[in-house]
Amino acid sequence: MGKNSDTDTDTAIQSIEWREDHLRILDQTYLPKREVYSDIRDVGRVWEAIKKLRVRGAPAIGIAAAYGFYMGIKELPESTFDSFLVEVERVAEYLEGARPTAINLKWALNRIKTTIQAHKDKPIDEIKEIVLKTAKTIHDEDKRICKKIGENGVSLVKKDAKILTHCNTGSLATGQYGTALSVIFHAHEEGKDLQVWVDETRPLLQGSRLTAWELMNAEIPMKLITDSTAGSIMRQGKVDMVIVGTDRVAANGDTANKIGTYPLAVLAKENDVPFYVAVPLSTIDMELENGDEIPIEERDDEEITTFNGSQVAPKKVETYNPAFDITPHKYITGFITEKGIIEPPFKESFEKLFED
Ligand SMILES: CSC[C@H]1O[C@H](OP(=O)(O)O)[C@H](O)[C@@H]1O
Repeated sequence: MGKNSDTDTDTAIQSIEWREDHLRILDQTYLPKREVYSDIRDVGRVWEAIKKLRVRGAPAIGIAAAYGFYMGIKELPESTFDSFLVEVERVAEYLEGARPTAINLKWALNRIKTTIQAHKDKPIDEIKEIVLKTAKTIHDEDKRICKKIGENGVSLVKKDAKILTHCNTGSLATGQYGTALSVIFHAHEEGKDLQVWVDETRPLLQGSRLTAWELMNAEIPMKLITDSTAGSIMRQGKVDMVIVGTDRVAANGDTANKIGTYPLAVLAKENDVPFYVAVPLSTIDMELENGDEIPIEERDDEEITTFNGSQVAPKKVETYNPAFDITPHKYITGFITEKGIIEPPFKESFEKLFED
């Protein structure tokens, strides 16, 4: 195994850690050049870390928000439960506003609010500690879920597979291991002779900056490509499967993921390449019927008009910078979840999953 054995618990990268009374994050905006860790002690800095993608990736965003929720309520004065609840809702709404697309943010906050309601007869200080305990549970569960996603996905990976992936879906984007990258880490661990095509993933380059860093740490053979190269290597028969992550899946299987995923899915269909989405159940939003209902985050012009601080477009140029796109479920071969591989028809399969 390489420097970071990503399926070995004690050495896999931890982008988020709770340390006694504060959150320690690996600030991803400095990677790959520098590994910079920040200690965060207040909810405002959690909000900023999520907004600026210092912490990013749907599961990681949910975990950070859960700890941020605790930071936002832990100093609240003793009060009636109803007054406490008003403040709880304010903190939750504040955190939820950091980024709209990844459902894990809302999912984690709602899970904590449900827990608070379940303990409403307890003293406020006790409830606060239960909130921290819930955040830690969400974090620990995510590590186990991502490991299981990886284990479940290995069966889909042929022994000498060439896998294409987009954005970053590794330990950096989750509690540990990742989602799509967890499948790759586990397949490599099982001795499969992989080669990974890594989309650079403009404009924020999560692929070249983060996925390449994780795969090289794990010594998994890979080649970095521009996003616009993906189609031609599929046409040339150089891609055996595509595995991506997701930020939110609607009840019918329509999937929101990093911008550039939809064209990948269409190209995969055109070239008969299986297209899989690796997803924890926490990222499936059964309240949304289809992908058109998923809010798509739009981000600042500078992400497109500058590169490493240099102007790469005319000043004052108008931009359109959606951070995600929607892939209709008809382009998706299957979902790799902690409960196994989900094949079409997705709506029925998801309903059964959530019933069990
Ligand atoms: C395992 S979730 C990863 C998911 O999140 C990324 O978005 P962002 O970097 O903006 O947080 C991307 O959509 C990945 O597929």
